[in-house]
Amino acid sequence: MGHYAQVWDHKAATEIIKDWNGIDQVVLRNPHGASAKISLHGGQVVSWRNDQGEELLFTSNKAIFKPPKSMRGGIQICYPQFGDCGSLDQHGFARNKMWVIDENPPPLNSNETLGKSFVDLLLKPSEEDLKHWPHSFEFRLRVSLAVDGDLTLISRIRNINGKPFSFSFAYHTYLSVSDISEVRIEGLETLDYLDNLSKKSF
Ligand SMILES: O=P(O)(O)OC[C@H]1O[C@@H](O)[C@H](O)[C@@H](O)[C@@H]1O
Repeated sequence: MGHYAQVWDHKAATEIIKDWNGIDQVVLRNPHGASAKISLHGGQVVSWRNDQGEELLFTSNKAIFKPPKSMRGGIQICYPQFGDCGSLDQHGFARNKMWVIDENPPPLNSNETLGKSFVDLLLKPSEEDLKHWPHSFEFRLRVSLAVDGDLTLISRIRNINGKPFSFSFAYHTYLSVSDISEVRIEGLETLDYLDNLSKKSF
């Protein structure tokens, strides 16, 4: 299978299609039939399928598929604010904006692309965004699908004018699970955290 990794042509494995609203989606494929679909609306991963064709991401049956609202499902990009911890609307504006494909992104570690299908997306603030959040930035998102079906997201946020700003950020990932009662989140034992469901801090 390593052979595939050497010769896999990531351009040929990438296709642009239109969604139900006429918005571009980038489809990534790997040699074994796994795929990922990324919408230019929000830079949101809306589908991730394994080589059996099974969907790994959840989409709510109450999701609204009409921009600028972001679809409730997949992997939303929350930026420059996560949740309601700030003056912006919940989870910030990046998930509601149109991103563009970045044909010439600044280089990443070359191992990052080896044998993978990937796309680079770019978000820059509009004049309107700058009125609500006056900080110049470029947000670059690389989404890549590996030969083994793993999905990787790499985010790079660049301050354009050198004036310091702070932000919060999250990949709001809706994973599809067969039995929610079997789900455990580990690794928080030593951290302080807010359980937003119970509104309690631990
Ligand atoms: O409804 P939104 O803005 O897409 O947010 C999705 C969810 O985001 C989570 O972070 C909140 O804890 C939930 O309460 C919320 O439902």
